[in-house]
Amino acid sequence: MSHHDARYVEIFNLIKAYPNPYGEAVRVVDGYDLVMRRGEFVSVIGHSGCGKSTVLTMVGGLNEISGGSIAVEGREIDGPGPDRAVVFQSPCLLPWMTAYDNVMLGVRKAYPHGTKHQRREIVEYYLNAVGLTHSRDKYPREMSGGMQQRVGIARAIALKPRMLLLDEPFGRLDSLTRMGLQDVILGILDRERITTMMVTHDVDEAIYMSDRVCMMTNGPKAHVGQLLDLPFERPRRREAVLEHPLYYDLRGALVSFLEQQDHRQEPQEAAEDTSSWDDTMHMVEAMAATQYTVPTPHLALESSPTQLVDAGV
Ligand SMILES: Nc1ncnc2c1ncn2[C@@H]1O[C@H](COP(=O)(O)OP(=O)(O)OP(=O)(O)O)[C@@H](O)[C@H]1O
Repeated sequence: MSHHDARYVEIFNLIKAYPNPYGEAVRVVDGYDLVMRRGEFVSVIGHSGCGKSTVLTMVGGLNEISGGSIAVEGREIDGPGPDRAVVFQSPCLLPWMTAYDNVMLGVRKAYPHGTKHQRREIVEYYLNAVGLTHSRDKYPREMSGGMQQRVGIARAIALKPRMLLLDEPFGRLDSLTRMGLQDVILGILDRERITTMMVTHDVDEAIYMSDRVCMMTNGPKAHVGQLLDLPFERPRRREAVLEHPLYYDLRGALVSFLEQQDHRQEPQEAAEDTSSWDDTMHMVEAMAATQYTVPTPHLALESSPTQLVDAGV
């Protein structure tokens, strides 16, 4: 493996500061470091509001960084680009276009010089990869949430990105659809070897899909708390992972990290000056004006970590 492949993605001392209700910059993410090798799949897990999406959108170039650096294949990123495809919880399809045309959008971008025939073949290839060959002429409103997400995934992969960035891509889906789509993505990645970063709340999903899990500390000033290596072979088989002798130890390590974060002393930030009534009112007005969401780093995980086990898989 060349030096570039071993350090394909380099995130160094990444910082993101958002303004608080007083207009002061508060570091939500501070000192986030991560190196990914080419083709690696890293899941980012942590409590709600710790800054997972913030990190992912910064890697996607959709969210400006406040400090530090992100480099892909030795080049520092500067804004969004087709080399980093992002899939969000909701797929953002164009409602007046069929599944086929939505995927064609990606293909046109990735293969500007391809012939019509070549492009058509590529769209068909990716629709087939996500199991939508027979729904190619459906409009988003005619498709279920899971089908729409498949189109979103096909469009993202059709861009031939260096990196795939997944922000809770299965968050809105029932657990069976979710498992089906996990396998769709893993199947594509086995063929394409795209370096992938995925934000998830689901411990079992992280273990099943990833090569490593990056556990983030609670914010503010969130960073990488621990990294967990997963020993499972690829292609992955769900039963083999669940029956692996280390599965419950690895799962236990993730859950206990998250529990530790629950009990961690909350850092004293910004909340010191609210003793007088005027200041409190000032804060309430500022919050109303900016629609500021109060950080909620100590909320419990949104989805049950035992989801896959409960589903009897
Ligand atoms: N544009 C913004 N302006 C101010 N604060 C923000 C903004 N975007 C996010 N935040 C705050 O930054 C923190 C991190 O948000 P982020 O969405 O990255 O967390 P997350 O870990 O992805 O959360 P979740 O798991 O709930 O999706 C939160 O406290 C959030 O309120």
